[in-house]
Amino acid sequence: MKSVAINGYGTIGKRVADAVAAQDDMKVIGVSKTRPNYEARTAVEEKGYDLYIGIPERANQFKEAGIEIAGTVEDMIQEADVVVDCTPGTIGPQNLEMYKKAGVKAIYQGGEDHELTGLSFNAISNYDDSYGKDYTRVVSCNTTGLTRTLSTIDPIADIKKVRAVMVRRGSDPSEVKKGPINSIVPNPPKVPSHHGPDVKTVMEGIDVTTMALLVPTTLMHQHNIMVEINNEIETQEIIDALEKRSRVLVVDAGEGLGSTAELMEYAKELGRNRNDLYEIPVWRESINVVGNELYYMQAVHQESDVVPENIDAIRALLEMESDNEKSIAKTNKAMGIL
Ligand SMILES: NC(=O)C1=CN([C@@H]2O[C@H](COP(=O)(O)OP(=O)(O)OC[C@H]3O[C@@H](n4cnc5c(N)ncnc54)[C@H](OP(=O)(O)O)[C@@H]3O)[C@@H](O)[C@H]2O)C=CC1
Ligand SMILES: O=C(OP(=O)(O)O)[C@H](O)COP(=O)(O)O
Repeated sequence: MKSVAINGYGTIGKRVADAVAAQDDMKVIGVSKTRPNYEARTAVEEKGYDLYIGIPERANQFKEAGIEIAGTVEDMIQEADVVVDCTPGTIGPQNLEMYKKAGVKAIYQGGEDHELTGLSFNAISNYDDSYGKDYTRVVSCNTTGLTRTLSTIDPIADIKKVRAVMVRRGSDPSEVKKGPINSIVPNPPKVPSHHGPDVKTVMEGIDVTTMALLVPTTLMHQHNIMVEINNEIETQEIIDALEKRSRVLVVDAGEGLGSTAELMEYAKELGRNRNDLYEIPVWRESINVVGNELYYMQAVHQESDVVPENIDAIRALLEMESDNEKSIAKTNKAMGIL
């Protein structure tokens, strides 16, 4: 049973903590917060996690709020086999020295640059690269979505190049201070966005360029993907491959799943923890091979698609399972992923 510390208990961290707790070969030894808010209270009182604080000077604030703390983040990582760093991108790099000093392995998130660890992770495309390593980075939610479908398509279609337009949600549902609320914002205004270069960190040699827009929605991201392929292939073969791939869902717009709103409603029907949709839904009607070009559209539940990837990254770093498909299957089973 491996011991996992979760540094940063926000959108991603709290989901990773619950996903770790759902596995039978690893356990949560602590989670961290800097503010004594409702998330800190529920972590302790509802979930039963030991809570550590990222800013030791704030111990009194937690005491005054009546929220029990077990120590500081430095204390937490002493006991850990691996830390999953889910702090905001600005904090992650300064934590690396602390992890090195403590001799603990660490997994970062996609808000960090690839250069921080020199290694990035996706369970389907490059699990082996992180096997036994000290540090890796699970690529961002959009990059994970692109990589899952492209690495399923590449073996049968032989991808020549990819061009994709990413429609990014303006903020997560709980974020009250972010927008846009009435505009479409090229984000970043330069091309490419970070997603294309990021896919290259987990799919060696792929030619992929992306551009991205922010829109006023909080539910999901959405991708419009154009792929030039070398192999002659039928649309149905692409559909069959995507249907076989776990963590990818071919969905029918015609069955009432034609929007991100309906997809999120579907996740509620599935009865998932926090109504999460870990799989990448691809609209069946959008999948179309025309000559040497493949087109498709997909969505990404930004709050949850990277969560199972973090579990597989833990197994890779700690050499708990050498076969990526076995780790994926184990994670999926524990989390009820299709
Ligand atoms: N949200 C998303 O859609 C996705 C995010 N990511 C990436 O995941 C990472 C985390 O993002 P997200 O979960 O959204 O961020 P959140 O802001 O939701 O959560 C960040 C957490 O880090 C804690 N924290 C802040 N400062 C410190 C510190 N100095 N020491 C320890 N903990 C600290 C916060 O605690 P407190 O609130 O108490 O200050 C909070 O619990 C980023 O790299 C992001 O890019 C990846 C995929 C999707
Ligand atoms: O990883 C994400 O998006 P990304 O893949 O576009 O970087 C998350 O949705 C975080 O995005 P944010 O940087 O807008 O909070």
